[in-house]
Amino acid sequence: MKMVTAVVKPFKLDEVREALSAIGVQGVTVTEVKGFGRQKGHTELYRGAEYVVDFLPKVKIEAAVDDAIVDRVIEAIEASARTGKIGDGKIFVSDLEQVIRIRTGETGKDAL
Ligand SMILES: Nc1ncnc2c1ncn2[C@@H]1O[C@H](COP(=O)(O)OP(=O)(O)OP(=O)(O)O)[C@@H](O)[C@H]1O
Repeated sequence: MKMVTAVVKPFKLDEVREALSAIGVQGVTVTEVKGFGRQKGHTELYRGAEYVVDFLPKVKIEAAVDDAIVDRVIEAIEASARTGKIGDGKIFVSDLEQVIRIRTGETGKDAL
């Protein structure tokens, strides 16, 4: 299993969620975050206003997924979150050792 963590522009959240649902991702966790990438010190447009990049609002989407669909998950996030402008975000992929579904006690990919 992998934990896929994507940091994307907030207005792209709905599109990313729909793209993930369409390929069978069962659950996601979304957090409002702030961050910066390489454009530190430059400007970026957010909701029509230009910000000097300090910490910009982003959303972090975390999805625990089976290895079998991780490539599709990455492609779906890339395609749905991309605007082609700076600040489109990043996708981080890491190994996920275990998942436990609390209600049923299922573990591993059965618990996803
Ligand atoms: N190396 C990193 N480690 C942790 N979080 C990061 C890292 N790089 C980017 N992020 C997070 O992702 C968000 C979006 O990154 P951003 O798209 O601005 O990266 P970038 O490298 O500047 O790419 P781009 O050239 O497309 O703007 C940042 O606001 C930050 O929250």
